Amino acid sequence: MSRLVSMTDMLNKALAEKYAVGQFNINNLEWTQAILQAAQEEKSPVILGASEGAVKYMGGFTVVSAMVNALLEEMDITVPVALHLDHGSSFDTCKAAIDAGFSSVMIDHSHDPIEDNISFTKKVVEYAHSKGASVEAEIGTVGGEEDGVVGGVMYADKEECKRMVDEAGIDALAAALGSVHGDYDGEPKLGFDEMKEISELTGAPLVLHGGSGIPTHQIEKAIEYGHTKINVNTELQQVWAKRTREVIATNEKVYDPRKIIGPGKADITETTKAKMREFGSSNKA
Ligand SMILES: O=C(O)C[C@@H](O)[C@H](O)C(=O)COP(=O)(O)O
Ligand SMILES: [Zn+2]
Repeated sequence: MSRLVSMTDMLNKALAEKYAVGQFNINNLEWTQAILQAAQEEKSPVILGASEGAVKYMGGFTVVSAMVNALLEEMDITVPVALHLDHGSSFDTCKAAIDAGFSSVMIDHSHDPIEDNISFTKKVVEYAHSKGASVEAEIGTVGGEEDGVVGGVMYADKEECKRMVDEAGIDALAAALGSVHGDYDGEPKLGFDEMKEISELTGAPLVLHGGSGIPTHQIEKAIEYGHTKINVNTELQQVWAKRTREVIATNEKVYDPRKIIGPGKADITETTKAKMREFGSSNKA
């Protein structure tokens, strides 16, 4: 039996107690081990995010689900863990993830007209909720790169956010307000006034995409204004890549893959733990 849980209770608790749960994106076995270790050591709930690209890289939904469930057993993980499809592109993809054991999905029809975005999302919500899984939807456009495609920022409209929450019955709302996937060009400029309005109008747990590289004072304000889930991918990739480059540069005889890709695991764990403390989710499991 799976020990995975949906995001619903996790995020509602975070909203009530004013902290955020990190979604840390996984890319392979080492990433998953490193993030689960961080969550257990910090006694923090955690969301493992897997994009469609990462799922394909790892061998498919059933492989990812089996790997995560096996690690929960082998590593004796007792904190709440959700396995979440990140930026799901269609009902079929979300269904495949849920059928394979994912406990949560994001359906991202944010590039479509609002009527379509709501109706596609509603269909996913009906299926997901019948299986006990949670659903995140997006309004507006997060800047930067999304699974290889680069785009600009478009702010979420507050009335569309309200409609999405009320009509589709989602569990979490990603309202794009200036955040960017990947590196920021200078200090991030988030729309805090709009954020406050959307949080008060919808009452929904908000999700911050592009969580890497945002200074602590902005993270704290985003949490104050209703953010309960913060997505982090780039920073973990950067600390791992830095360590791996050092390993190769300082030992030209190394060829054992475990000695090349293994050392960066500790950096992923430490960075994840620091994020959990910053987001206030440590000791909330
Ligand atoms: O890049 C991915 O595949 C995942 C991201 O889209 C994730 O949803 C996210 O928002 C993380 O942002 P980042 O920390 O700026 O990479
Ligand atoms: Zn994202």
